[in-house]
Amino acid sequence: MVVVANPLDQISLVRPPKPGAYFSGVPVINLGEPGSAAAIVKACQDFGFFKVINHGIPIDLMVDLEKEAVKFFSLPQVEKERSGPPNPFGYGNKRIGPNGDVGWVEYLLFGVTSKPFSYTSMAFLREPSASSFRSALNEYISAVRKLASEVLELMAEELKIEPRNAFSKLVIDEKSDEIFRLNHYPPCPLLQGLSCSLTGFGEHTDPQIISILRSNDTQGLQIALRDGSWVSVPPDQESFFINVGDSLQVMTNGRFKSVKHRVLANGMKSRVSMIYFGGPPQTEKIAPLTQLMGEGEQSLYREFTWGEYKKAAYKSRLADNRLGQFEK
Ligand SMILES: C=C1C[C@]23C[C@@]1(O)CC[C@H]2[C@@]12CC[C@H](O)[C@@](C)(C(=O)O1)[C@H]2[C@@H]3C(=O)O
Ligand SMILES: O=C(O)CCC(=O)C(=O)O
Ligand SMILES: [Fe+2]
Repeated sequence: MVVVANPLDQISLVRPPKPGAYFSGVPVINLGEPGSAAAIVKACQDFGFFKVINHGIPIDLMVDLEKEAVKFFSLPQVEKERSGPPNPFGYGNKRIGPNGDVGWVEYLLFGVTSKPFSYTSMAFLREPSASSFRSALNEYISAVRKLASEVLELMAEELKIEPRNAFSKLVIDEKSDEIFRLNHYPPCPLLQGLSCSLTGFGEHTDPQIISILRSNDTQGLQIALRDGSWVSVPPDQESFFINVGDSLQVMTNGRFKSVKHRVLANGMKSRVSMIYFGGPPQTEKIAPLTQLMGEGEQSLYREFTWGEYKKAAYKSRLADNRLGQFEK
C-alpha cells in the first residue's frame, strides 16, 4: 500500500478501477412493479445492496440539496470550519470519525434526533441566509425517510413478518436515531499523471438498519462482493442506492448481509453524495426477529441495544468488523 507523502493526511492510494469497468450485476429494483419485494429480499441476501428506480422522489429535491451542498463546500475553508469539527456532528475535513481514519473527503454530518431537526450545532445553518439549505434538507430527509420505510415494509412483507411495520417503525419512531451526511470528494491535483486512486472514504459497513445513498454522476462508490473482490458501482443521479446495515444483518440473523463499501476519489471530477442512515431508538433491543428463526435455530449474536452498539462503533476504526464483538 502506498501513502501520499504529506504526513498530516496519510491517505492511502489504491489501484484505480479500469476506466468504464463498471459492475453490471447491481440489482435494480423497480418499485412500481409487482415482484419488487421478492427482488429486494434476494438483493439483500446476495449483495446487501441494490438500486431503486421508479421511487417517486422528484429529481428536483435531490438537485436542490446538491446545489446547496456545492454552495457550502465552495465557501472559504475558515467559513466551513466554523461549523466543525464534527463531534460527532458538524463540518469535517479528511478526518473521519474519532479514531484516526482519514480520506480525501470533506463532509457535513447531521443528527436528525428532533423532527424537523434543529441545527443548533451548525453555525452557518442558523443564519437567515441558510433558509433555502434548511428547507432543502428537511424536504429531502422527509422523502428519503419515507422511502426507507417503504423499502423496509416490502422486506417484512416478503419475509412474512408481522406486523408489516416491524422494521420500518424503528426508523420512523419519534426517537429513532437517524443521521444524515453530505460528502464532497474534490478532484485531487496530486493524482494527476499518476495511475492510482486515492481513498475518499475507506472500506466499512454502515452500523444502522438501512442507508439510502444518492450521488451526482461521478463514479467512486465500490462494493465488496461475497468473494471479497471490489467492484465499481455505475453512478446514477436519478436513482437511490440502498445498503443493508449491521443492525438489519442482526435482525435477520445473518440472512441479510451488511455490505462492505468504500469510495475512491477521482483526480478529475468532484463527487457529491448524500446519505440517510436510518437507525432505531437508542434503547431498542437489536436481536434476530423470532418469526424469522427456524426450528432450533440459534441467534448468532448476543443481546444488545442500539445505544450499546453505537457506542462500540464509535470506538472502532472504519474498517473494523464491528459486529465481531457481539457474535456468540
Ligand atoms: C470511524 C468511524 C466513522 C463512523 C464512526 C466510526 O467510529 C465507525 C463507523 C463510522 C460510520 C460509517 C457510516 C456513517 O458514515 C457514519 C456516520 C456512522 O454512523 O458510522 C460513520 C461514522 C462517522 O463518520 O462519524
Ligand atoms: O459518499 C459515498 O458515496 C458513500 C459514503 C459512505 O459510505 C458513508 O458516508 O458511510
Ligand atoms: Fe457507508
